[in-house]
Formats: sequence, structure tokens, C-alpha cells
Amino acid sequence: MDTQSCRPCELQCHSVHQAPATVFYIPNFITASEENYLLQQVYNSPKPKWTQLSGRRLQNWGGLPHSKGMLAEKLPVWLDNYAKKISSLGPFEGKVANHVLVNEYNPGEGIMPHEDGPLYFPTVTTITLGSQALLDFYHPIEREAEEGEVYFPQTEENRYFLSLLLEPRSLLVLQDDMYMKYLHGIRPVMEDIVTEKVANLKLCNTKLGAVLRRTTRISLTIRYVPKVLKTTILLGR
Ligand SMILES: O=C(O)CCC(=O)C(=O)O
Ligand SMILES: [Fe+2]
Repeated sequence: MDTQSCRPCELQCHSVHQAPATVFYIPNFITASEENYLLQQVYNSPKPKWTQLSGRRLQNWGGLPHSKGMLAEKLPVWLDNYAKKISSLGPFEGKVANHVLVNEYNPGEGIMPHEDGPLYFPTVTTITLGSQALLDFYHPIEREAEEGEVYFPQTEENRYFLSLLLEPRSLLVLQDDMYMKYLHGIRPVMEDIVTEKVANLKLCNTKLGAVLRRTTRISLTIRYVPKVLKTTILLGR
């Protein structure tokens, strides 16, 4: 058998066709021992690395993205290895990820629907550790109805249209409309209910109707920030 033949489809053959363009989902992208190793590294990081937000804690690695350019810092080796491994699958069009956000969610915590904004190359890759969560997708809020148009209330509930189940050890890749057009969020709930809205259900180790208790979830969102400042310019000021 030609073992090379699967190479170009490393991402392609994990495409989630039941969602708008483009979603790749790879269950068990890392092993349980890699998961434990990554969790250890996250929790061994110095305490000041954590920023407490409403509903989650986060660590920022690689520098703070900024419209004028990110003052890049080297990623620690434990993150850089995964940044390189994921980048080699091609999601950043040949560039290597240089930025990682580590999010920690306790059961009942989440993140409001949002867009990731223009500072990143429009692709996010996410490794999930510890607990599953549903990542929910929403249509953007539409402009107000003009004269003669019927006003349709834009509640969060009726803007919601699809979820992706992010299982521990999985890799998610979001691009195109799923990154740029729609909003994503995680509901602050104690359990995730697997409904027919879960677009990657066929690729998951669960079934319709399952009720999955949340434990603490860590996500590594690994991205490429194209606009980087050269350190020397700043040192010269
Ligand atoms: O934890 C996640 O998977 C999502 C995090 C997220 O949306 C973000 O950091 O922008
Ligand atoms: Fe996000």
C-alpha cells in the first residue's frame, strides 16, 4: 500500500460536511499521555500567566496581538511542538502558528458568542483537553429592518444554528465562513446535550441524546498572527 497517499488528505479526510465551509475535526489527535503532559505544562505555568475573565481563565503565549503588529515572543517548546505539528497539516497556508491562547473553563463556565477579529490569519486550530464542550455557532445580528420589511427578532436562540462537539484530545480547524461569517460561543452549562444540531456527531464517540457532564476543560487555540513587529525597532526607540 502506498502510505504516502493519505498525506494530502490529512485535513481533507477529516472534513465536517454537515457544516458550512470550513470545518475539520480530528478525534484523538493526541494521545492520553500527551494530554496529561499538556495539562501538566498548563498548570506548571507561573501563576501570573493566568488572566481571570468572567467565566474563564486564560494564558496568552506568543505576544499580544495588536493592530500595529504583535511584539512576538518565542512560544515555549511544549506549545511550539504542537504549533509546528498542526501547521505542517497546512491550515495556515505554509506559515507556522506563532500564537496560543490557553482557556480554562470550569463546569458552568463558557464564552459569549463572538468573532475572533482581524488580527489573526482567518483560521483557528483548537486542541481540547480534559472535558468536552459544545462550540455553538450563531448567525450574525442583521441590520435593522428597513421600511416595508418585516422585522424579525434577532434573539440568540433564533440566531443559533449548529454546534460542534469538541471531545478531549481532539483537534478542530475552523476557516472561511465558519471563522469569518458566523459567531461562536460556549454556553455556561454543567452538561452538554447531544442533539441533531451537532454537525460532527458521526465523527464523535457518543450518540444522539447523550447527556455529557462537564469537568474542567482546557482549550489550546493555536493561530498565526501575520503582523509581527521586529524587536529591534522597539529596542531602538
Ligand atoms: O475554548 C474554545 O474552544 C473557544 C475559545 C475561543 O473562542 C477563543 O479563545 O476565541
Ligand atoms: Fe473565539
